[in-house]
Amino acid sequence: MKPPRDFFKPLAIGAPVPLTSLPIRTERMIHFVPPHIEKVRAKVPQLISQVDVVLGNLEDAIPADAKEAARDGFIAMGQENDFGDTGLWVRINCLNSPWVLDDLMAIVPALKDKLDVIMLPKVEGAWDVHYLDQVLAQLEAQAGVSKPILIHAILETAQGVKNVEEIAAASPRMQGMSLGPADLAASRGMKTTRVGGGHPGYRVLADLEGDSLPRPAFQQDLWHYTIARMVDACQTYGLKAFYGPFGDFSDPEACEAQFRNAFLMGCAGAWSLHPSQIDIAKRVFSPDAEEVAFARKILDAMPDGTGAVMIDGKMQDDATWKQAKVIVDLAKQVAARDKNFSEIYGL
Ligand SMILES: CC(C)(COP(=O)(O)OP(=O)(O)OC[C@H]1O[C@@H](n2cnc3c(N)ncnc32)[C@H](O)[C@@H]1OP(=O)(O)O)[C@@H](O)C(=O)NCCC(=O)NCCSC(=O)C[C@H](O)C(=O)O
Ligand SMILES: [Mg+2]
Repeated sequence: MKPPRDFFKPLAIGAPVPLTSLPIRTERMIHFVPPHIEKVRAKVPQLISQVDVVLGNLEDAIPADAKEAARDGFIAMGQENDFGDTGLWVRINCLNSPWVLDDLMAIVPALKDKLDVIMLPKVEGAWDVHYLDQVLAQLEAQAGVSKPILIHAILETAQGVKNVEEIAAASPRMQGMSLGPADLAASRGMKTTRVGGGHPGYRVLADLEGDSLPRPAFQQDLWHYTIARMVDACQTYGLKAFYGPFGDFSDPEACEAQFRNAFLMGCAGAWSLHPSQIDIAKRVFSPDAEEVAFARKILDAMPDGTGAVMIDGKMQDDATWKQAKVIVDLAKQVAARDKNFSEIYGL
């Protein structure tokens, strides 16, 4: 189905022309910074070289009486630093909040082309994206912004999941989506207070054999369905899917397992909420060195990507060539940003 004729037209006179495809960027982790905390904000200069995206958080986790301080702190950190090819994102307050209009009116003219992406919380449907799309076009035109500010939706309500495809298709500004497990659990009435990961009560039992007790039990993944829906919607419209927060900082192993589930299901990255989670995201969302080496063998053996060959006893064809290309393209991006990986991959 073709997009409407005016889908790629600016929504305001003087606003930048929308993109027809996403810029190629490495975004293994979206690192959350609470901009109202001076001590953490002071770490942004060193964070820029450590992470792929720095996000100033203005929404949940910022106390109501610190919303202005967080907004002003974010503008300051955006103006005071050169982010190079590290992304600068902001999570604005949700659209029904008393703060969001001031967030947008202050941030867009203050940061202009420095701001890459606005993360929009609690997106319920395409109408939320349409609203932000229009307001941003007006503010961009007024401020003389030359590149369109992109939108990243958080998938964290039951209605948002029901509408995930239309959200993905809603605007040429759409950069991607993140799963927000905390708000989604609340919105669905799920009986967990955890932020991501599994739950000991969500499991299946092996058949009873004789009277051997206890029966083996296997924990299941609470987020599999939602991540799959999000990945399918994002990939259909050329967006990137991300896993969101993992709240238990004291359990890096479970954080890594949750990130890896998301990686294997097609997510490009995850949120890091604490310095200890940055390396976990790097480890998981940078392609595995052996996978990259094998993928390069496939591309070398099938230069034009067609036909079938046997490599190390496994059949490779047009489909696996495409999978190999995804892995090698990602590895090249990571290697360009990360010297360690350039040596590991030999790229
Ligand atoms: C949660 C925190 C407030 C914890 O901070 P703190 O108590 O300072 O932790 P530590 O003592 O372990 O800190 C050690 C040092 O690391 C620095 N630090 C801490 N956090 C960060 C950070 N995010 N970036 C950079 N540096 C950080 C401390 O300053 C210490 O430094 P030093 O003293 O010099 O050693 C804090 O981690 C924090 O605020 N993290 C972000 C939390 C957040 O953004 N939460 C919201 C996102 S999740 C969500 O909203 C749910 C989602 O929407 C959904 O619905 O699922
Ligand atoms: Mg949330």
